[in-house]
Amino acid sequence: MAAVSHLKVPNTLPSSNRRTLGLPPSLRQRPSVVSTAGHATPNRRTDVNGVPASSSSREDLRIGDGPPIRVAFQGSHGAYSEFAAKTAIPDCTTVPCRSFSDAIAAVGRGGADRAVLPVESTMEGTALRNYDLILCHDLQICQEISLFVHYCLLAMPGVRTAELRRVISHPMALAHCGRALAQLGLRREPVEDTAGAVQMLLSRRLVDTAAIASPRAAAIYGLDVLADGLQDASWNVTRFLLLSKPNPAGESPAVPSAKLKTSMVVAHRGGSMMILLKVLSAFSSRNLNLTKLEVNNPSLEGEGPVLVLDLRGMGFLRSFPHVIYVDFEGSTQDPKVQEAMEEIARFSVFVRILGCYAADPDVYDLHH
Ligand SMILES: O=C(O)C(=O)C[C@]1(C(=O)O)C=C[C@@H](O)C=C1
Repeated sequence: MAAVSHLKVPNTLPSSNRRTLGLPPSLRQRPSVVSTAGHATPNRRTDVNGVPASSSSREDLRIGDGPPIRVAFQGSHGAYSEFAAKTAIPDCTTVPCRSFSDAIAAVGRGGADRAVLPVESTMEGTALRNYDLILCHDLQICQEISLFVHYCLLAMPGVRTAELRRVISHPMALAHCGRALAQLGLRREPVEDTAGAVQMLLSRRLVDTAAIASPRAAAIYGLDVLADGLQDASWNVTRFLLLSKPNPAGESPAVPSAKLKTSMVVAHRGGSMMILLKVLSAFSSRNLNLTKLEVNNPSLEGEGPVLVLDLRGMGFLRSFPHVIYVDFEGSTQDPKVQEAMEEIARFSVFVRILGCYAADPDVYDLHH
């Protein structure tokens, strides 16, 4: 067992270490998320590159009157993660990084103000590695962004599909397009990110190779789009989290509390099922709505413990055999939430709040 998520997961897909359940049938409808194809949903305006022109629920564009907010992301310009950053903060400056760890480290050393990380996809479930990365750092989640991920087959100008032998992209993109790629009979080779694949085509002038990337990357680098909508599932949504250094005042964002969401991690050294039940009971008895509940038990995969930075006192890393990720609607200022947290704390568990942030309004709409 163990995950309840707000995102639909097609049941035909592999789920090695992903343990996400889908939406109840009543909610199985396409969410009105921003599409990376550049088609805006009715409540979001986008420019020609699919970048939102403005959005009332997004972060303020500047820190005071200062320079634009710098957002670190894994990949090259044109990656989906960069689009997520631009969706959250349209006027931000983006900082490309080699890895997710580098993006997080950039915030730690002041090279960026935020980092953006993909954490969940409707096709693959939770990216536990990225969640676990958050636990090791003194960063907080300040926003969530859900994007409809739309994949295209891109090639050098003038190249025809029949001339292709190979396709390169981020491993997730190759996995998401498995059926279409099998039909095309192309050899698949993973690279670090989708836009990086596009850059490789250009820099090496590869005419027997295609890249899977976004329509936005095609526009940025001037490549031809040979096929569109390559993803196996009819809809493919990735949830990204925006991370920042902790707000010193510990304040919740200024939006009505009904639209706030909190993420936390619960860890202890005993059996995970017992604690899972306690968490469920503490929230359900107070009518608090969970939007995610997921156990990460790496020992089941033959891996080591989960490291969690304990922010109390000087801050030190603690190791746990398993942790439970919990997202719920509401804020830590809410008395009912405080009661639930107190109840959970009575079972000598370690709890860390990962962030209290405005729920993505489109995903939020799915619940109501
Ligand atoms: O390679 C990119 O463009 C990314 O932003 C990374 C990433 C991922 O890691 O899941 C993001 C969304 C898509 O599902 C494919 C790749």
